Amino acid sequence: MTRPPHTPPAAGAEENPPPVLEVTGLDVHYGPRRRRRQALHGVSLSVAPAETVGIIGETGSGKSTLARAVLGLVPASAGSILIDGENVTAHRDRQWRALRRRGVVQYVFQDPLRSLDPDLTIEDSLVEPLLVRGVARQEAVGRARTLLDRVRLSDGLLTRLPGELSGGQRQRVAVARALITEPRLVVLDEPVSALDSANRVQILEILKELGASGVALVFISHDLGSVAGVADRVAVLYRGELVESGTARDVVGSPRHAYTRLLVGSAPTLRGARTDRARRAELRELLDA
Ligand SMILES: Nc1ncnc2c1ncn2[C@@H]1O[C@H](COP(=O)(O)OP(=O)(O)OP(=O)(O)O)[C@@H](O)[C@H]1O
Repeated sequence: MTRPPHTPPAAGAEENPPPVLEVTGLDVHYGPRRRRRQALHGVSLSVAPAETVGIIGETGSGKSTLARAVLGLVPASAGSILIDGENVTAHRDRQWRALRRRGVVQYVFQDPLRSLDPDLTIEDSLVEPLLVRGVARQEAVGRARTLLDRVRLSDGLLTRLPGELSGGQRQRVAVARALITEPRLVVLDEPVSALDSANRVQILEILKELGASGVALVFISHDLGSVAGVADRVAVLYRGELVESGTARDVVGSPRHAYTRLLVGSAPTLRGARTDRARRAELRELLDA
């Protein structure tokens, strides 16, 4: 069922606002029929307005597949995806383009060069999503300056090309570009993995501020330490299945699934939560059994 966006709650309905993202029983497969391989098994996830949900899991657990499915880049083979109340599960390319043009959902990838055109100045990259919506250039540039300030960059960078910026600066521009359309939802796939620790901390601080400002964030990372400081809730993907989810405090403080215990025990940035090598081997054995 497709709900119109921002539907007011019915009389007597719960006061909780409807989720910005609602994924239910999602399966995704890759490959042609005979070599078909399942990457996601019945994943269900809901993200409320202004909520930051972290998705963690090791390499190959299906994190990027979940991001791609939410962005319409891989099709669902079962289940449903609702964005801001709109059922996008069976959207065709044309409908996805329309949804993206409205700027409801945006993304930031690990490599900012994937979201920034190397031949466009930072100013042109930032204003382009607004110009295609009919916003006047002067107003769009004003908004670009405000957003650069929000990601702690000087507007002196507006005339530069992405190749003239450091990796950390580029990623902050990518975050600013994702925000320029005032999206309801931003999906960030490993946004800090390629950065050095100083830049990582800065981006994590910026993400934390964003979460507080009202946009819903899905923050994907293999590093529980990065996610735990930013996310309100954490969901753990293991071999394509969501095996555990809860508040960041609960997942880190009292992980229930053996895989989560392993992740918490091996997270280099979670002080005091480290598990010794023998215990980690034991947990691995349990998972392989
Ligand atoms: N385009 C594709 N074609 C076939 N199989 C794929 C494709 N993309 C991913 N897979 C497979 O789907 C599974 C999940 O991959 P995915 O990239 O979603 O994992 P991930 O958790 O994001 O891993 P990483 O952290 O390494 O990016 C893996 O087994 C992977 O090999």
